Amino acid sequence: MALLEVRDIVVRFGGVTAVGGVSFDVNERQICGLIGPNGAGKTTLFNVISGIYRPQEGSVRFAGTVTTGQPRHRMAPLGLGRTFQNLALFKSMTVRENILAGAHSAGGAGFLANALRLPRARAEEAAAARRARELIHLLQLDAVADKPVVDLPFGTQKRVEMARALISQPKLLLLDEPAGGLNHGEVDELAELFQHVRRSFDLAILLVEHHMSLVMRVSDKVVALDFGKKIADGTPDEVRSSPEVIRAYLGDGHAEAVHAA
Ligand SMILES: Nc1ncnc2c1ncn2[C@@H]1O[C@H](COP(=O)(O)OP(=O)(O)OP(=O)(O)O)[C@@H](O)[C@H]1O
Repeated sequence: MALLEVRDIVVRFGGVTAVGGVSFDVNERQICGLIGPNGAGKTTLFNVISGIYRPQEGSVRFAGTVTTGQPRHRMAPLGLGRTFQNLALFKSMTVRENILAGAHSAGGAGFLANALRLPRARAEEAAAARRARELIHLLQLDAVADKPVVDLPFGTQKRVEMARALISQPKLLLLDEPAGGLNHGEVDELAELFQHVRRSFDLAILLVEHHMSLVMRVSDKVVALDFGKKIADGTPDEVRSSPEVIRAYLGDGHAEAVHAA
């Protein structure tokens, strides 16, 4: 059984079919890239998987549980972590405080136990503080750990967001355009970081990304969308050489040229 099973997802906005019946799987410890030209339906599908949109048709099953239709706050406890395209950090809070905020959204002790500082809540807090320290170290944030996020470069803020998603110990990390706004050096660092994070946490990663060379470099498998349909699903090499993918990105003439070659 795959870790994530996306089945026949359909999402319509009025007369626009943003996603028109897409299915694919992500296995445990797999890095899967979701690509496609502008308007292909990537963000819409990502929002279905992370529980923000409820599809008109189809289902998402994560670790054996159907997640479509479940409230969004149930996703982190199930083992789904995510980051956002435009960052969703508390800017005036420090790096450490932001990372710890991710632990609170997944905490099991509950509001009352936390408010009364019952032993279970205190143990959870201590464990979260320890995990935050480990993540700060792993994501090379030691030097800025107690600085407000607002003062940090964009690339560093992205690492903070990843740490915040990781503190809830997800089985699948959903990354929305992690390379957006990063320079060349930062993209190279990100590629290494993905491998490192996968190894250290034994998790799977699904990334929506425009940066093609990053996707092809880090992914075990790639799913390509165009006009809301899946046009390819395979290894980076298979997807890169798919005539449908070449046509979607470059137009008909190129696809025929590649096909003839
Ligand atoms: N909230 C919405 N209301 C109406 N139409 C929408 C909405 N969100 C997306 N769409 C439409 O659905 C289609 C798919 O959009 P989506 O943003 O999912 O594509 P994308 O592949 O993520 O594109 P991009 O790479 O530009 O972010 C597009 O035609 C878009 O205009």
